[in-house]
Amino acid sequence: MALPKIKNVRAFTATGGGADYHDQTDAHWIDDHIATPMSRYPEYRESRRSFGINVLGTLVVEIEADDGTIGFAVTTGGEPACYIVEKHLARFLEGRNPADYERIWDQMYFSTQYYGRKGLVVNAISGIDLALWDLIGKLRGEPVHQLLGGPVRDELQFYATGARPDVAKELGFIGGKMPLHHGPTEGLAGLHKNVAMLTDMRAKVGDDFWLMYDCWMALDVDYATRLAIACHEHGLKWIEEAISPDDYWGYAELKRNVPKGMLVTTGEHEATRWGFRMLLEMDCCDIIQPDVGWCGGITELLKISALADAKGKMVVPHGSSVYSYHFVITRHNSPFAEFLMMHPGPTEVVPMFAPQLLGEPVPVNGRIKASQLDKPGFGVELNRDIPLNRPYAH
Ligand SMILES: C[C@H](O)[C@H](O)CC(=O)C(=O)O
Ligand SMILES: [Mg+2]
Repeated sequence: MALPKIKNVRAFTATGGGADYHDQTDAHWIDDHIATPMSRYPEYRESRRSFGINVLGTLVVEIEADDGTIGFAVTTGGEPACYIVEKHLARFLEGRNPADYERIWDQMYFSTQYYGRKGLVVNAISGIDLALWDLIGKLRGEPVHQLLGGPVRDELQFYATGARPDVAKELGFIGGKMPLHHGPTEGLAGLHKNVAMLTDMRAKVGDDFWLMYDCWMALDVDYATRLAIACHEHGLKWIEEAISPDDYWGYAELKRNVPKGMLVTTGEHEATRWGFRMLLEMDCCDIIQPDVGWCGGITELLKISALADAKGKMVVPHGSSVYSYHFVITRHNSPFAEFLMMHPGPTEVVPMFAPQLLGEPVPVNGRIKASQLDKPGFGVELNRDIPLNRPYAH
């Protein structure tokens, strides 16, 4: 059945909500002395907002078809991404069949290759791609997971990311991933504090609950190796994003160095099949963690995931709520998912994209049933009560 053509692409910024790359309050766990590559400068150590983690903020993309149906998506990229969407990328969609997502993706990527390839530009491409899949689902009356081949299991199981894995355990999650607080410039004392935090949490959750450390690119291979060895006896399941995403050689070395049984994970700041091919072929990690809103969208995640599957590696996407859930439920090599705890405590489960999304499912007892995703597109609506700003038009 021919679908109505794409009439218009629009890009907006929105304030409020979001995660670590957005404005959060001082009391939020997600901005509390988390180790980062900028921690080497004492003046940028206490808060990630101090070095500008929140400067971009939200990008909302809407794609309207000739019959008035609107697909939309939310990711990060803010005003600069709006410019790229409106002034450059919209031309590859308007007047086209929304189901031609392969050609649209290819044209968006190769027309921006000279200034893009990763980061902001691929965020913008991802936002469009997700909005396109939402539109196709809405036009066909099918959930995105059905367009991807349908669920391979009845429910999603989640681990929780946040500062309170003990609470996550009570809430039914299968594990808890904590932010690392101290980087190499805080010396041996900082290393001991990192290990002590894990020891303390292990005492609270018992032996059988997964505990992981998210290092947000803050370490070097030597420090990460020492941390991994020191944390092994306290049952650290994986060490995440320990070093710079550009240091494929360092990741390969770290993977050789960590104690047997401990996993090395990374990829939330990697993009496209070519970036992930580097991680996979250089044997950098055990689990890749693409963010579907940053890696190129669903169209690209399909390719990344197939590469990983052929290598026997798991794909456990970074956060991103419904945009990940519709994918994870369709893939055997994505056996569980991440839930980013956006409650400041974090002592409660709250929707990750509130207040932007309406109808966003959240884990209950650490699970979401496949049937909860059975709505057209990604199954959520844009909250029209929040102010949307369209800085550029074309
Ligand atoms: C906790 C991490 O520093 C970051 O805010 C989130 C992240 O990397 C993840 O969920 O993974
Ligand atoms: Mg992470």
